[in-house]
Order: sequence, then structure tokens, then C-alpha cells
Amino acid sequence: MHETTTDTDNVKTEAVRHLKECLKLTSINRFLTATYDEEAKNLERQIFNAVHQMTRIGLNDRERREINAIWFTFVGLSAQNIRHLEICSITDFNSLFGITNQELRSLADRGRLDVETKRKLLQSTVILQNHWNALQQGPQKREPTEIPPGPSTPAILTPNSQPLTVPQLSVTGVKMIQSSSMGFGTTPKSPKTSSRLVHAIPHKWHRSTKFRFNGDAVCHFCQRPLGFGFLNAWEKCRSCKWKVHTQCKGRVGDSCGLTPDHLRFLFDKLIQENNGGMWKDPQSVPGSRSMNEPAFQFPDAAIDSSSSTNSSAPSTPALPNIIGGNTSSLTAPYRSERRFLFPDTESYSVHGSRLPILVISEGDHPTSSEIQEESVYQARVAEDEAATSSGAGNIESEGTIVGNQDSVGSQEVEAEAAPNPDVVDKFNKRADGGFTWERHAWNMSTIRGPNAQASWNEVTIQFESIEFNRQAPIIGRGRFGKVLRGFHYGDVAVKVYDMNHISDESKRAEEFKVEVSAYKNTRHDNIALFLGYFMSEDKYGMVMSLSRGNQSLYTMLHVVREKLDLATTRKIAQQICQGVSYLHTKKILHKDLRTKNILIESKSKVVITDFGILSMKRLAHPRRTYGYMTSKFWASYISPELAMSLRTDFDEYESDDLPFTEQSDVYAFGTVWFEMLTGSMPFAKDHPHRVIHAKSLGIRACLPNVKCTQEMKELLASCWNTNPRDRPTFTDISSKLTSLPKKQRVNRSPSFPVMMKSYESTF
Ligand SMILES: Nc1ncnc2c1ncn2[C@@H]1O[C@H](COP(=O)(O)OP(=O)(O)OP(=O)(O)O)[C@@H](O)[C@H]1O
Repeated sequence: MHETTTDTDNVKTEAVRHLKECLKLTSINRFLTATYDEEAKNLERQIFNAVHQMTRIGLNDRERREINAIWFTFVGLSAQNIRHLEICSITDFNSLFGITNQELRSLADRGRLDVETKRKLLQSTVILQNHWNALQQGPQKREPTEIPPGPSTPAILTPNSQPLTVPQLSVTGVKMIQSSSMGFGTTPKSPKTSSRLVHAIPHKWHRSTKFRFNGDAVCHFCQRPLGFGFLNAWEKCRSCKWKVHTQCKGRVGDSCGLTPDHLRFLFDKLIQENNGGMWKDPQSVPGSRSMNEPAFQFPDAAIDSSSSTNSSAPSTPALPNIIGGNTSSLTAPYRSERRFLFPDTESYSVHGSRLPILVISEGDHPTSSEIQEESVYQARVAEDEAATSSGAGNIESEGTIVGNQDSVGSQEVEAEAAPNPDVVDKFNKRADGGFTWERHAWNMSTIRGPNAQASWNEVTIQFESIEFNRQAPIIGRGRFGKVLRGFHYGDVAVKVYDMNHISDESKRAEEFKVEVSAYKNTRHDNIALFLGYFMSEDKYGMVMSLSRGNQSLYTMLHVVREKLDLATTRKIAQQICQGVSYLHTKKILHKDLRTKNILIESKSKVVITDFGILSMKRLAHPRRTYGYMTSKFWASYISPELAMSLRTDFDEYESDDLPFTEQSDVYAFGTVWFEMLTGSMPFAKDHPHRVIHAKSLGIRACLPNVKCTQEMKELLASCWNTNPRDRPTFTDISSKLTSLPKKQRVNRSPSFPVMMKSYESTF
């Protein structure tokens, strides 16, 4: 057994060394030249065989990342570029192949890759995937001129390196290839299992003899201008509309396939037809949209300059064979979730690693039996403590339990060190999903400065010094803990956090401090007042001012079903904006803005709570194989980019988090605004799994027929913009709210028939 492990390790080490050696043999520039000679071709083959071998030796996540990084370094990406792609979940080749060229370009733009590096990245990815597909399809499938022959380097034999069998079906001239496993180190699926059919449609290259003007268009392969004139320097595929230089043609592979964009478009259409009431954004109505525009416009996706405006096929280049494959062992983040899946052909369990299943956590609100249980428990604790203590734990007044003042415990908490700078660094990094906050994001004097310890001590409250209301100690239970009613120099809400998501108990205190750091320096009228935190043995939590209104905006809208008038809606929305805008200026992201986390203090005041706590680590606990346990309707609040980042293979030790940003908070505000306008939840009746799927396709919830002004709808549309950069800031929203008409405009009915403009058409 031990020997087998060592053998496998040796094989891996040998394979990595081999890959590195191959990469040393040439430079990416030579390798990307369009007119490459026989020697270059051989080198290319060697590299790709080495890469391909790497993927068949049962690599774990870390190793896959390493190989990915080696490859990207070879392509010319800096460590920062690689990190950016990793944050965008491009952590291995499967994830790289899972995105379209257009999306990769968009990611490169977001990561500010320079033009040359971006070109290399795009070009090398196309080549890599062509080789990959060729190797996956086995020797019998290869075509001598277009696709490189088999390995020219000695194959590395591994337990998983059996040749792949790729049955072919021929359907009306279109090659339908039974997809083989593209999993790293996984056994290929038997063709009898529910593998997907992947279309592999050969390009139909066409040279026009007409004079062609293509000033701005670039070659889809090498990203260089196509040029113009009578010279047939480039060709166009009639099926997928790819335009490439003639000399690049040989390297783009021979499958234009059904592109992901085609498939998304179809799916989009199907959903629309089934739903009936799709948001009638002219951009998203299939009938009115040119196929050139992909059904789902990836956030920030630049419109391809080479798009033909009147053509009937997408301009997005095809990345063949990306749909199929056994993904059970893959990192299949971000893009792979967005691959088109025929929902009725395979059960979720097969695709679990692509599209997480959201399971609603129980216990949104305590049941009466829970309250009773908690009361009995609190009473018992109090009795025990009263019996054993030296008098400090007496029951002082009717209905109030006074905890035991454990002096050792207090000293321990007093002696708690300030958070480790590395942990704070990590938090700063993950605070916005990887885009580094400035280092002065946190008040240095309180976190790292010489007064850090004193500052933490100032906000430490001994859990034992809090008195709990014995009759009704529990206010509510949430996904990550419970809220108790207490007394600490006045009525307080005590939020006790569950820290089980950190399996290493010795790290819980550190992690918890990082989480509550966000609260320490907040002082705003619309932000729940943080009074202190406590950490003792297995108790982690914070003490906050008790919201007097006794209800959240969620309860008000969806349980009590109170109808909000325009003035109240505006007032509440303004206050939310002010509160979150304040957090953003303090470089704190809310990450979990929901009506449940907006507490109604009085008719004229709301306070925001639960900010900065949500993280992938929390979400991923308790671990589920194919998804997450979330709060009810959580999926309705997450922005499309967050939905696309959800992956099922999250590991507690990864530093990555969901890419929360100020814009994702704005999206969540959009949902809150929707709820206030309509009194209902967007996607209320849909299964959360379907909601994230819809979001990843860029579908927005249908706006029911509500009476509200055009400006209000526009505000909603802008917050829900698929492209995060097009969403307003909270300051913008605030000023829009101020300029909203004070009264609902009265629509007088005309005395003659008019063409009524549908409310949806305003979007
Ligand atoms: N400061 C507070 N004052 C009064 N009640 C509060 C306070 N903070 C939270 N609550 C109430 O405590 C209950 C539990 O809150 P918690 O934040 O744990 O979960 P939640 O937001 O309701 O649910 P989840 O976050 O799991 O969807 C809620 O009913 C909430 O309104």
C-alpha cells in the first residue's frame, strides 16, 4: 500500500519534471507563431502530451493548480495575473476550457492583462484545447493535417492512464462524439452511462473574392487585425462565423461545435417559453436579438469587435467539447456551472460538482418548543451555576438569569491577543473577493497598531456578565447562530455564533476576531450598535443593541404583510443606502444584505445587521457533497457573478472566498427594493437551485404588475444589472431616491383608446 503511494508520487514528480523540461525547450512566442516549422510542431506536441499526461495521473486540487500555474507562467502571465484567474476560478484546465473565448477575454480585461499577454493567453488556450481534444479523442480520431499525432514522448503509465475509448455516432453529417471523461485522473465514463453528446461540427471555411473591409476585426485565433482588401488573407467559417487568418486556420481545430453561447441561447429561450413571463428586456428577448449576441452577456464582456451585426450565428468562438465529461472529480467552478445542461437528462447528483444545490436551512425562526427548550436549558444552567458558584451567579431578579462570573475565563479573554496580522491580511484580501483593499482599509490603531490589544480589550464583554431573560431568552435562530435577549447595562441582543466551520478549534478565536473586526469601528445610526464581543471556551458571539421594533423588514413584508406606502418605502430605502454606503466607505462589505438583516426599530428607522460575516467557509459548513445549506431565499439576493462563482468543491483551507464586491451588495439591495415595491420575493416559487442557474444565465425575475413609477423600476433595473460595473453605487441610489417624485403620479384614463405601454417594456 505504502509502496503504491510512493510509486504514484514518483510518477507525479516525474511528470511535473517532464512538463517543465518540455516547456523549457521553447518560448511561447515561437510556439505561437502562425507559420511554424516542423521542429516547432514537434515541440508543441511534446508540450501538449506532457500537459495531457499530467492530467491523467490523479492530481489533487493543489497539484492541478500548480500545473495550471506552470502553464500560465509559460504563457507569460505574471503571478498576479495567475492569481486573478484563480480568483475567477480558473484553477485548472477544465475550468479554462469551460469558458468561451469572449469570457476569457473579459476575464483578462478585468485582470488588466496587457494586450500582448492577453493575446498569448487566448491563443495558447485555443491551441491547448485543440490538442487536448485531439488527445482525448484518441489516435483513431486524429486528422493528420489539423491535429497533432500521438505522444512523441514516452507515456507515463499511471493507474488512470488507460486509453480512452471514444465511440462516434454519425447523425446527418454532423459528428456527434460521445464525450469522454475530461476529468483529471478520473476513469473515463463508460459509453453506456449517461454521458453527454457533444456536437463536433467541422468548420466550413469560406474565402470571399469580394473586397472586404474589416478595419477593426481581429483574427479569432491570434487576435491580430485581419486586415482588408482583395487579398484572401483570412477566412470565415459559415457555421460559427469565426474569422481567422488563413495561416491560423490550421491551428484552430476542426470543430466549431455548438458553442456554449448557442446552447445558452437555446436554454434561455426554453426557459422563457416555459416561464411565459420573462422580463421583457429587449436585449433578452430571443426573437428580437441577433444570434450574434450571446444569450447571456457575461459581466463586463466586451462586445466582440468582429461581430457581424446581421449574421445569424454567434461571434463567440467555439470551444469544442466543453459540455461533456465526468466532472465528479473536477474543479468545476464558475464557468462549468454555466455550461448548458439539459435539466431533464441527468440527475443533479451527476452534475453536483458543477451546479451547487442549495438546501434551505431549517430554523429560520424559533418554534415555541425551541423557545421552551432554550428556557429550560438556561434555567438549568443557572441552577447549576447557582449551586456551584461562590455567589456570583445568583438569580437577581425574576425572569433574569445571571451567569456565573468565572474569573479564570475572564482572564483568558482579557489575555486574548489581537488578531494575527496574516489573518487580517487574509481578510483584507477576501473582503472583496480578491481585489485588494488598501491596507489602510482597517483602522490601524485598532487592529495592528500599538494600541491593538487595548482596543480589543475595550470591546471584550465577559459572557458570564450578561444576564439572560429566562422566560424568552431566544429571539431567533439563524443559519450561523442564534440571537438571545439579554441584559448588559440595559437590554441587549446577544448573537452567539456557531464556529464549527473552522475545524481546527485553536483557530476559531482568530477567525472569529477577524469576523467581528468589521463591527468594531462602525458608528452609524442605521447600523446595529456593536457593544462588544465575547469569546470563552466554546462561546463566540457579540453583544448588540436590542432592536426595539422586534421585527425585521422581512417579517414586516412577508409575514405581517404590511403594505408600505411610497414615503415609507423611500425612507427605509434611503436609510439602507446610508448605512451600507457608510460601510463601504469604511471598506466593509455587507455580503449578506437581505430584508432579514434589516431590523425595524420604528416606523421611521431601520438598522442593518449581520454584515461582513458571510463567507464561503461558513456557507460550506456543514459539508454537503453537492451543495450548500443556505438561508431561505438567499439565492434571490446573490448577484449573477456570485452565482457563477459557487462551486461545490470548496475546501475550508482555501483562502478564496466568493467574489463579494460593493456591486454585489448593490444587487442585493435591488432585491430588497423589489421586495419593498412588490411585497413578494423575486423567484419566490422557484427552487434555489433553479434560481442560481437562472442567474448564471443572466435571467432576472419577473416584475409583477405593481404600481410604481418609471423611475422606481429603472432603479431596480440598474441595481440588477448583470454587469456589475453598470450598477450604481449606494451614493447614486441615494440621490436617485431623493429625486423620486414625492407622490405617485395619477394616471388619468384617457377618454379615447390608446396603446398602453406595458410596464415591462420600460426596462
Ligand atoms: N439586534 C437585534 N435586536 C433584535 N432582534 C434581532 C437583533 N439581531 C437579530 N435579531 C433577530 O434575531 C433573529 C435571528 O437573527 P439571525 O441574524 O441569527 O438570523 P436571520 O437573519 O433571521 O436568519 P438567516 O441569517 O439565517 O437567514 C431574527 O429574527 C432577527 O430579527
